[in-house]
Amino acid sequence: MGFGDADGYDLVVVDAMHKANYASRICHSCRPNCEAKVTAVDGQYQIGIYAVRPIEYGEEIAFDYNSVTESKEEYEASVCLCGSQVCRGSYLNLTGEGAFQKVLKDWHGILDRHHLLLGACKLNFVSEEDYIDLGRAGLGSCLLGGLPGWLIAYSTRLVRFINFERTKLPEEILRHNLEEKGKHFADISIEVEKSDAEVQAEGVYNQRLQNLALTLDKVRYVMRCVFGDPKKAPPPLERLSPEAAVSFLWKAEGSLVDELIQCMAPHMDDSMLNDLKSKIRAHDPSGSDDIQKELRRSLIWLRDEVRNLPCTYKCRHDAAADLIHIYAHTKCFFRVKVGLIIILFFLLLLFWFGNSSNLKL
Ligand SMILES: C[S@@+](CC[C@H](N)C(=O)[O-])C[C@H]1O[C@@H](n2cnc3c(N)ncnc32)[C@H](O)[C@@H]1O
Repeated sequence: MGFGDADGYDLVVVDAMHKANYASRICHSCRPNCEAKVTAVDGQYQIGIYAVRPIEYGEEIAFDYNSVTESKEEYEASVCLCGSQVCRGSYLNLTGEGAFQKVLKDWHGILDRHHLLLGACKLNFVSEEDYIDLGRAGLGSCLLGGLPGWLIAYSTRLVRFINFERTKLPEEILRHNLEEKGKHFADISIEVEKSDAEVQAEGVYNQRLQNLALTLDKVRYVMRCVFGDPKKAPPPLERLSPEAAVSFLWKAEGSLVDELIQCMAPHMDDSMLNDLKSKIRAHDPSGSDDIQKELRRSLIWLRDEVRNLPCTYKCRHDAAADLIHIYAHTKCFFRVKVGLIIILFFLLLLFWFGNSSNLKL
């Protein structure tokens, strides 16, 4: 059983190697008579085993492990002996790499991750609705207490994505499993496959939440080491003001334009370079009423100016122009606060890429 821990999290993971009771002897069944639920009793977390139907005297109690694996070998080695008519054949669920990651890849790419984190950092506030959504996902005060607002706000956004993924995943898994099994078996029951896909999606959902909980716990630890009080950890991302964006792109030492000139210098004669430099100075967007708009205009001008310069084998002005084009059409610039990069890495990498660490029963 897991015990409440003020520094811990609300999702309880028990490693029977270290702590166990009779519950660690309960087997999996694909048609279980029990289910495992985490509850808090007198402030202590417990994993309770609850009957889901009447149990005959002498009948073995069992629950659905609801665990997923991405490894075909592990899946095939986990031959299920529950003997029920609806046995899925393995006490683990196989979520092939494709199906497992599909919704994540399609809907929550690098841009969306940054968008969510940046939004949370800007807001740095948690609403009542946020706490309700977090609570529904099992993330409560034990896990969230003492964390800064931006991190809780970010977690809420991730939980909302996880909920969204939960609605999309069954059809993706079903499609993937039908394709895979179709290669080996002629007789496939769609109804059984559908219910398997539901169970697997539920396993992924639980796994994602576990990963989020574990990640938050680790992030809290890092924050405590760096800031003493995790609440004092400032938001790791900061949106650049138009003035700061001009400095970063156009004016400051090491800015985009500064580096561009330095790279071009060895490949251009002095008069051409000086001419370009003075034109760049004349296009400085700083004094404008609408700096953002003017910055874009100046970047587009620079793009065309650079694109028209003659390319050589070692000097691809056209490639530089393409890069400037991307900067010109970038809607939002933000800065990563250096001291927090490590925490950010924890947050982004451990949560999303550490998702193969299953709870093994
Ligand atoms: C938590 S233990 C369950 C108790 C274990 N059977 C025992 O006797 O101590 C989990 C392990 O039991 C085995 N197991 C549980 N359910 C099973 C099932 N339906 N079919 C085959 N093996 C199962 C697997 O080896 C699994 O890793």
